[in-house]
Amino acid sequence: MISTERMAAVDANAAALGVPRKQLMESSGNAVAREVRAVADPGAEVALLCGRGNNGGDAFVAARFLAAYDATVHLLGRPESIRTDIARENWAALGAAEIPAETVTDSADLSLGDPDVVVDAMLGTGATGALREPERTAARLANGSDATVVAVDVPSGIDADTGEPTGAESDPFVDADRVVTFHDEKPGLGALDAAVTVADIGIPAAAERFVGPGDLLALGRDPDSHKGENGEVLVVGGGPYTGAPSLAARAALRAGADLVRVACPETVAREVQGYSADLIVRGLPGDRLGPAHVDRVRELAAANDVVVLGPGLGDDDGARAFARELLAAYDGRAVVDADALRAVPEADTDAELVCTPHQGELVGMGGETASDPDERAALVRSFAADLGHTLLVKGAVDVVSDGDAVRLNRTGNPGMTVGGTGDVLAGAVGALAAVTDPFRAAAVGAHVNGLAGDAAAEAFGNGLAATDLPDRLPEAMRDE
Ligand SMILES: NC(=O)C1=CN([C@@H]2O[C@H](COP(=O)(O)OP(=O)(O)OC[C@H]3O[C@@H](n4cnc5c(N)ncnc54)[C@H](O)[C@@H]3O)[C@@H](O)[C@H]2O)[C@@H](O)CC1
Ligand SMILES: [K+]
Repeated sequence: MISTERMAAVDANAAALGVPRKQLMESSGNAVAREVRAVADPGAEVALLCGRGNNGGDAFVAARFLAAYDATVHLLGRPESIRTDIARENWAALGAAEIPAETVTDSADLSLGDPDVVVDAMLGTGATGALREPERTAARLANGSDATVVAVDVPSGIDADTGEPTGAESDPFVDADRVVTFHDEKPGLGALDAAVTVADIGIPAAAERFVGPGDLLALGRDPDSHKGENGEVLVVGGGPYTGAPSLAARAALRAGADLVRVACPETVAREVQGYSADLIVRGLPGDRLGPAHVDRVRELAAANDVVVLGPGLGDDDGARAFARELLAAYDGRAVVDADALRAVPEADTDAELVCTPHQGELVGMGGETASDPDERAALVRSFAADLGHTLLVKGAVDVVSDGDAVRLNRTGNPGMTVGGTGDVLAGAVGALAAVTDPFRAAAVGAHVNGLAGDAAAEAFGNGLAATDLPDRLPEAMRDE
């Protein structure tokens, strides 16, 4: 089962793996033709009702595979209004091949004749609202005909995610006999009174298994948003290590958070402030965080969307008790890294956590690891389920799981074993967790952190430092 949103991500990931959408369209069209062959013998009359999006494009391709049939393409709208390059190219290919095609701009001119099969390729997953003309009339004609109606991907006027009409209940939608949908079952199709075929269109499994550029889609900011709506992050850490909270905070800013605050021992505060004037720093008494600071930090945490707990905290008893008690008292969202990780299994917390251990820290938390990648992924998944939190286990290939889904990340390079890159990752995931769910925040965070590291390695080779990463995050996060 795959949602429309996830499908769009996987499609973009496939393109990044070298399988562009035009190729997928070719496979989709081929699958549609296969479905037609399954319901009608050669020579049968086939009317292909095509919209101006990629759903219509699938049927332009299908027409090329139906040479043995009496097939006619009906384009609903003007050729100039075809929305995408790949659909337009396939439309042009019909003309060049002299395959019968007509354009319908006025619904009054639409006549289907008496076809044996109607292919509904008017609207797919890009439909919004009630069917407009001429699609509206075309849907009525299709429903009123004696033909077998084969819908491409989803019946036009139906929402693939819900199975409900995209318009009001009184608005028409295509009442399909069969649906040929692509790659995977869609959540809404099961409820329909139609036979559903899932066609493999050649999307590699890796497009779902690995994080890719598609996972970044729809993370963009709403242009009307106000200060604070894109996330406020509190970084809690510092003590024996003074640079770590700065790195995490800087990364959170560069990963898109609007406001980043740092709560750290006062001995660390000046250094953090010196690192960036963009940070709001709260120095707490002493040179280590401990149980005495829990109440104050909890208060500060309440004013933020996400807490990043752990960078530079240290592993003395006081710091450990601090992490445990803070987690017990906190019920928001947090990214937990470094020395705070050991507190997670001990703490009885209602918080929603993303834990970012490397293999050693994973073992320290009570988790297991394996050298076989599949086995390792399965172990991470079951440990995440036991913990009830999302895990991002760092390695040559990062493994992300919320206890249910698993995603792997391949970006990054050996140069990133230098100290501090984990702090950058934690900060980036923190910023992302303010605008999306923890699992996606972890997956995307790992991906863009790795890309930033790859860009830094290109500039500095083996000399790359963690401080080179944060400013490279925005470029890594561009989703086009
Ligand atoms: N991986 C994928 O996602 C793939 C998708 N493919 C096809 O692409 C389809 C999605 O393509 P698009 O995103 O272009 O979307 P559609 O083909 O559904 O078309 C959307 C366009 O239709 C028009 N429209 C929207 N709502 C309307 C309404 N209520 N009445 C009349 N016109 C309306 C708008 O101009 C909009 O741009 C899928 O359903 C599938 O058939 C395949 O080609 C291959 C792979
Ligand atoms: K359709």
